[in-house]
Amino acid sequence: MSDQLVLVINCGSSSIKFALRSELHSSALLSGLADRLGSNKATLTWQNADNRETLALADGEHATALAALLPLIERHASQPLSAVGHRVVHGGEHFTGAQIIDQQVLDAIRANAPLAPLHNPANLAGIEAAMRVFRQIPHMAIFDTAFHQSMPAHAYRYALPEALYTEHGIRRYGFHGTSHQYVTAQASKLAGLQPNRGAWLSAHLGNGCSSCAVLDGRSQDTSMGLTPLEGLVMGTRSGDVDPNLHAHLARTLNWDLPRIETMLNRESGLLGLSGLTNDMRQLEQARSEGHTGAALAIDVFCYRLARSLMGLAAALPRLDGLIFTGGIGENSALVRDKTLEHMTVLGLKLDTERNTSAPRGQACMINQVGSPAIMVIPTDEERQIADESVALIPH
Ligand SMILES: Nc1ncnc2c1ncn2[C@@H]1O[C@H](COP(=O)(O)OP(=O)(O)O)[C@@H](O)[C@H]1O
Ligand SMILES: CC(=O)OP(=O)(O)O
Ligand SMILES: [Mg+2]
Repeated sequence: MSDQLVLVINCGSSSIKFALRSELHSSALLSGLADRLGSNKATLTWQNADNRETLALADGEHATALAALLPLIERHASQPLSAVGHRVVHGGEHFTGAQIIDQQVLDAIRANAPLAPLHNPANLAGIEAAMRVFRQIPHMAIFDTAFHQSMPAHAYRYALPEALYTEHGIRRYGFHGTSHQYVTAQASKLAGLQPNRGAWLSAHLGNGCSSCAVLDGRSQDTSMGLTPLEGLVMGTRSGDVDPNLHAHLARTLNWDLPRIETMLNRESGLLGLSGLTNDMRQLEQARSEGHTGAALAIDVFCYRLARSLMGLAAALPRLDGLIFTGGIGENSALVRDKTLEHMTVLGLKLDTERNTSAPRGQACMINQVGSPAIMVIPTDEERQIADESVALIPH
């Protein structure tokens, strides 16, 4: 069996997450994070099974961070790289699957940048820098939106004048598709079903959060929309608000659009509600010490998550199970417990003991007997990206 080495890159505006994956190994050979890019304090942290190291970078350029990866890869790989797989957040309606990156794909990613202003420009900068550093091998784009292109029109259309859709692409796209696809495929395995079978609700709860209804491996509906701001309460993003809020703030407080966008994307969510932090671990700690803002932030987060998941149940013919994933979903027994308190109508019954003792980093079931499955499944977007990249390598 031939082995293919793939470098997976998830390039954000101030960080680059990366993983070196081989088909023959279930975990990454090397993974890490270049952090604080854009500042003069940029660092590159990498780890493998035996070591962990942090290096200072000469400057805060994305290209410098990527160039620093080259010697690391040479040291950890027994053979040359076969491909680089890039996470790209917004692929619009152009892409229903992964693509080998060429000029047309780059142009399309650029064209979609206004729809994901926090993500696409950084993804694009990462791709261009990586293409200069890793020259001789194919680069692939794996889109957050692609998995959701299976949504029916009644799920993806907004009730707005038709021309806004037909002429301007205003519709719901959905994000985190790589994660929802990966964890629902794992759920089928864990439940002992045929590959990709099952009717699932999936809650991806990281810094960005989204929920998704998946039937037999196809996304039916999801909480994020035109941009990754719609839907759930997130770390610093508001999720759903009254669509008239913009006009109201403009009229009453004289706020301009950049001010409103910054508030909704960076100052809201868990951070805005708590007045403290966007970090769920810290919020749980503060709540246990009696911080009322932290308690409220967690309450709103969980209630709104439950409401979203129950709404998404409308997209499914039955429910085989609910999946929690992402840093919060995988690790916060409190969030899972408080969310499920609001979901008894769906017959979901949590086993409290299993919930609190769920093993870290391992898929498990935490429901009582007789309840639809409730699962904790570690997501692995890098692995999904590597697998989709390998499938595209020209022979
Ligand atoms: N043990 C834990 N308990 C509660 N929350 C946790 C725990 N570990 C991580 N988290 C939360 O997970 C969130 C980050 O999720 P993650 O999936 O790593 O983010 P990203 O979207 O950047 O990949 C943070 O809010 C963090 O506090
Ligand atoms: C689309 C999105 O919200 O991504 P992230 O969770 O990485 O911010
Ligand atoms: Mg993550």
